[in-house]
Amino acid sequence: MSAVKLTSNQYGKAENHVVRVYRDTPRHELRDLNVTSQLHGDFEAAHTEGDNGHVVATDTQKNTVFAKAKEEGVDSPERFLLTLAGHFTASFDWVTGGRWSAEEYGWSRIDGHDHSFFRSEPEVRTAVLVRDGADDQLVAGFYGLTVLKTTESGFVGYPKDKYTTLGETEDRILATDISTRWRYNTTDVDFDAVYRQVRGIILSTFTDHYSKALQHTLYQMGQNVIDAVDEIEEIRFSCPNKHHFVSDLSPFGLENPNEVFYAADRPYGLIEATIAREEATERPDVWAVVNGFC
Ligand SMILES: O=c1[nH]c(=O)c2[nH]c(=O)[nH]c2[nH]1
Repeated sequence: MSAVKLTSNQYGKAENHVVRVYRDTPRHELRDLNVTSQLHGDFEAAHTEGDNGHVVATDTQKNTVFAKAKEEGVDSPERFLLTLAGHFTASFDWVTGGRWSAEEYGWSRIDGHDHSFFRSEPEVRTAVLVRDGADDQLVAGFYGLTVLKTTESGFVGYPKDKYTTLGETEDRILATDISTRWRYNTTDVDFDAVYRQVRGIILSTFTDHYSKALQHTLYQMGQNVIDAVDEIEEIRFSCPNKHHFVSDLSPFGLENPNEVFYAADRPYGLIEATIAREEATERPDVWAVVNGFC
């Protein structure tokens, strides 16, 4: 047998879909979260010896998610993840940290109704907490916010070679699905308020500036978020450029001054960028586990 060693591990229960209803008054409230709990700590013997003495069952982790939703309530996804981390690290001394994540789906009242709701937010809100001893790293964000502007976007000045066919334009459609995550430099945040603020800044930047490229727009979004929110250290974007090509109607004797477009679904440009405070400490270890273990 080859000599091997356990170099890393984490485990828990994925995708605990918990809906917390507050019904203390006839006007109900709800939060809808999909929560994943994964523990870090001394689980060596479980892997090497089959000794489960330290293995807090994934079933127990699942139950804890639902019990804490009742006992502590669900304030924001970030606060709920901090509650879970606090519980597991305080309850089991060999649990030194973990990775807890949540997606949140947004609901609004139907015509202001007391207890009837519709899925109102196009985007999915995300949060990831990575705890390592005393170090808490919180990354929040969202994905799936699709935006489009019909003008005030162009793309000129790029290099041309023998393979270039794209024409320069100072008036095009710009459309994308915004995926973003930002890393907080503290856990002392009004997470719901900052979420609304960041979402608002990203949208108003998209509307308010002339985009010279999607890269230019993402950078400006990041700049504006970091300007406005002291608690955010860095922000990342991953955005497809959802190309809209002006349809050639000349065979039919029709002019087409940017009125009819072919919305191509693929291929698409994929533009990604991280914008950080000048003095930010980089945390590649945190980003490495934001999307998963590997
Ligand atoms: O905003 C854009 N960025 C690019 O890098 C690019 N490349 C391209 O063909 N079109 C665009 N648009």
